[in-house]
Amino acid sequence: MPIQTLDDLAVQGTTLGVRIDINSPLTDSGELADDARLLAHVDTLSELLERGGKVAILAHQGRPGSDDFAGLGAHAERLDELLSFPVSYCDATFSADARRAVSNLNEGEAVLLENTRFYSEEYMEFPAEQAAQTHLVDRLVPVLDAYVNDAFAAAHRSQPSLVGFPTRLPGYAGRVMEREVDVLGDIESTPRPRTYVVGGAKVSDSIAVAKNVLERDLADHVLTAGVVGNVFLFADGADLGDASADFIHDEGYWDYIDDAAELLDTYSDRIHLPKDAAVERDGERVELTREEFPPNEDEGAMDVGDATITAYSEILRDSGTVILNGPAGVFEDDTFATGTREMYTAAANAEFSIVGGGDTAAAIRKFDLGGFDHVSTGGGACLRMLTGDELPALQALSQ
Ligand SMILES: Nc1ncnc2c1ncn2[C@@H]1O[C@H](COP(=O)(O)OP(=O)(O)OP(=O)(O)O)[C@@H](O)[C@H]1O
Ligand SMILES: O=C(O)[C@H](O)COP(=O)(O)O
Repeated sequence: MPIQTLDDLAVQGTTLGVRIDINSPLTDSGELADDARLLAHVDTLSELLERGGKVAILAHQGRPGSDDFAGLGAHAERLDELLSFPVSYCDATFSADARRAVSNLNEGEAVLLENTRFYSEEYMEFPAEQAAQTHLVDRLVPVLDAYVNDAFAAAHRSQPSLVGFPTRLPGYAGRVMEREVDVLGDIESTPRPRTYVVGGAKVSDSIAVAKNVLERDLADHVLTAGVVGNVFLFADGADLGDASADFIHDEGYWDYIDDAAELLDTYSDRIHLPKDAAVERDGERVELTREEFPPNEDEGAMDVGDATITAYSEILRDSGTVILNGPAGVFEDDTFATGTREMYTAAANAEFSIVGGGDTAAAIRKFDLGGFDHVSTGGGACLRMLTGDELPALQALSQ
């Protein structure tokens, strides 16, 4: 069944449960360090409120046990500033207090309910039917008329607030969800040549994406960079030095060297490897070509160098479509930001460009880059969608 959107929803006077993803970096004092994910949902929330909805917002922040596992008070305050409609905060998610806060909403008012993950069931994965019977869903359903899911960035999780409601209430995709599905679900019709950039540090995800898009003939080029590029270099027999080898071992990425080598055997004509690497020597950035490897013992390969940037930029600029995930180096450190900045600039000049990932979006903001056709709100969800996997939250909406 096709997914229903806000165009199919009669909003006026209805009470809506709206799941968004505002999981954000926090400062040490618990303030929001970045509000990009909140900004992304402004259109959906404003539209629902403008059209006379009473909006109960559901969202998570962090994971149990992590430093950024926190309440949503700061998020509510910021949403209240961003929207021209009042957004209050309720420090409960589905208790009698929470249900009262939802029932007391007037048209054009929103309440942000507390972090869904404060409740253990929300951090478990269930089939939709079972998720529909969890306490969160069971207790909120009586005070809601319909459910809107706008949380694309969490759509790869089969958690109650993401998959449980649509079996009990009419379910709709919000505008963020709709746009992400439109763009990422239609990769096959984007212009060629099509170039995938797999950078960053999610080695297993990136290798899975590379394998999938090469096997399905979706990729004309796969450019490897970041830690992923380093793994491919080792897989190709390059000696990137002890520091990078130790890092790759310590992070558990060495297990993927064989997979990378297998891909190189089969698709050497389409997989591109870094031609050089930047290391820190006596406090300075020094670039070594592959012929000059290995770096000294304590010198990690932290960025791609000029030779790689030149070769990759040419491919990127000539691409019909670029799909980019992950930075080319440790962009947070200005000494190693060049590769990411230059490659992203070239990617933005392709005919059609899609970028996804939390750190990727942070790099785009850091370098103040524009010109991308689609900046996905999702990291893991974006990758899952690009490999053609079904996202549980989308499946739940289409039942
Ligand atoms: N050569 C390198 N050595 C060590 N770390 C690196 C290197 N290149 C990139 N990184 C690190 O990789 C991290 C980002 O990788 P990640 O795969 O998480 O990006 P992302 O896909 O944009 O984000 P996410 O999937 O988490 O939303 C950054 O913290 C960056 O410093
Ligand atoms: O930041 C994300 O990728 C989403 O909010 C999902 O968060 P999770 O990986 O903790 O489920």
